[in-house]
Amino acid sequence: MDRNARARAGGVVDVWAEITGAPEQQQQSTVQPIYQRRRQPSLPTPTDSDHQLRPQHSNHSRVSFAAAADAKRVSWNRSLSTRGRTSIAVAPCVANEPQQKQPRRRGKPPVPKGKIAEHPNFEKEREYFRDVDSFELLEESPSSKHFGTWATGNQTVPDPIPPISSRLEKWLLSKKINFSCGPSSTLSKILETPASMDHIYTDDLDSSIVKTLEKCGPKSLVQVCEDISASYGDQGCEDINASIRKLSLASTTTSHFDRIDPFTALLGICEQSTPLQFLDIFSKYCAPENIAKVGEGTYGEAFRAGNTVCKIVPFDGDFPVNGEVQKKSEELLEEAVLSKALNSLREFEKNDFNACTTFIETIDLKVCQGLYDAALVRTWEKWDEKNGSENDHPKEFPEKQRYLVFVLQHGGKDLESFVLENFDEARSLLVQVTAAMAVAEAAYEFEHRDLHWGNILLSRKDSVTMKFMLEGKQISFRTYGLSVSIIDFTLSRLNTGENILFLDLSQDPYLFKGPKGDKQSETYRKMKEVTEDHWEGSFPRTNVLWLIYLVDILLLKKTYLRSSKNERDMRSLKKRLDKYDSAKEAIFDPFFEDLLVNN
Ligand SMILES: Nc1ncnc2c1ncn2[C@@H]1O[C@H](COP(=O)(O)OP(=O)(O)OP(=O)(O)O)[C@@H](O)[C@H]1O
Repeated sequence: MDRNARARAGGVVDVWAEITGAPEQQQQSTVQPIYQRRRQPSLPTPTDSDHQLRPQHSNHSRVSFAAAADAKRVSWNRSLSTRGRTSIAVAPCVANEPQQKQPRRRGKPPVPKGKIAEHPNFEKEREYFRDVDSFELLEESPSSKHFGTWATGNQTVPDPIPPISSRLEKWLLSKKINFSCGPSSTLSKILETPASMDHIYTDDLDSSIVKTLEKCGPKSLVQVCEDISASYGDQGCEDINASIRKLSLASTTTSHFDRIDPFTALLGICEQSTPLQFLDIFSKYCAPENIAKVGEGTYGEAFRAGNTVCKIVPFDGDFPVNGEVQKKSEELLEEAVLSKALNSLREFEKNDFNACTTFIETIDLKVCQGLYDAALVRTWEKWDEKNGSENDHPKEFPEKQRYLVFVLQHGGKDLESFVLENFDEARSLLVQVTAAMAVAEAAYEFEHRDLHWGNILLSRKDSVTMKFMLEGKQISFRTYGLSVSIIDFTLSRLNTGENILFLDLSQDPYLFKGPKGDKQSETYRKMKEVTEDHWEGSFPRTNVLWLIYLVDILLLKKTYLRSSKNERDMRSLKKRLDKYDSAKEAIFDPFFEDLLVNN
């Protein structure tokens, strides 16, 4: 039986076993631990009557969701501007702070000044849906076919441990599993970027750890962890067990592991010992006067520097930015791992099984600290004058502010503002997105979970075809000169083979309260139905939901040259998409057949 057939028949398909060539049984056990982006808070639910404030972890700035909901999330628009990551905990000081600007709607790119904002024409959409078959969701539930990835699905990590120790605990657990099953070090490979640890930020580390780190030389984060683990004795299962016991929640002693804070780990992943200044990074790509702001999001400011786009995301501060709680080191640590994993798909030479270049290339990741550079402020103000920024002025950042800079490939314009010329370009967009999602599903059980039109970038290139490697098979599609890049993996789910990175959207109920009939909010709601609010599980159907959303966008929101037959074809595609459970199935739809180029 082939993979797809097995999947359809309800069998567990272990991508990792196939990629690594290891037997399935062995591999399954390596995906047990959940690497949860945000720990389930044992906090009152929004319905709790007491609405009491309760500190979370040792971070006393966090309050209950209920309080957050009351104080902050007053409307769907407001919550849409907030990624689920940050929505479960809000600092009291944040809740009390006056909002400086009206935050943008989640995921929507800012509407440039001068550009007339198109109001959604719900009447037209309703009409459309009377004509076309309505978009009823099939009843879906996490079936046995997903069992392999559910692993410790119901496991909630009790509250009061520092995030990084739980990460390391999970790393140790996976290591322990690997001891009995042979090596499977996908995460290790992803993180195997040499980090110079000689002058690592050591404020929170005790001297023995510092010594261990100093001895390390250039090592990966995982290697560093291994060395620390080794400092307790042999690396046998016994010691790992002992280390895990040390990490036990019941333990009152602080283990060495607890001391490695996420910020240090983030520096490690960025191959840094200390934070840099902005110009240390930007000057690699262009002269300061040539830096130009190109876009903004709720969390990030995007600046063009040479051929790259540097997205600056402030983090760890205890005051809100753009009306939102700042991301934490641990959240960005995970986003960094996710970006690196998707980066690894780009290497066709190394990946003879699954590869594609559609996910935006992360060229570099760097931690910065300090005031916004004058050159950045200048271009920010220029952009503001022209487009009207919805973000806070970057001059407001204090000297101690930390930022993560994502140095990205320039991906072009987002689908919302890009002018498509004809139907060929529209279907080229669809096939590239579908194929990329299929590849990432196969490689990492990837689900984007937020593929709205602000997160698809488009540019025109000379190349006429785009190749993808899907489960060992190379496929190429006609592009009609269009090149697609997918960005923003904040809500994404990815299985590294050792850990599952995901965001617990059940902690962000307001995400699902968007206006009826709005395609984007309907899609979040449909995802919730599909996942039954268990976001750690593998539900590739969520990718299909975003494909359906994209078809709707292309039919309802974008204008380009198309015939009524083209529209009929697209509607038929939509009908068929409703029957698919994954992008891997969707990519074999007859709609894309014409675009397939024989290799
Ligand atoms: N690689 C890139 N190439 C070109 N433009 C980009 C790139 N990355 C980001 N941008 C621009 O910056 C904007 C904001 O980026 P992004 O969506 O990643 O930020 P964000 O803060 O995560 O946004 P959101 O509000 O969706 O959470 C994008 O809409 C796009 O216009």
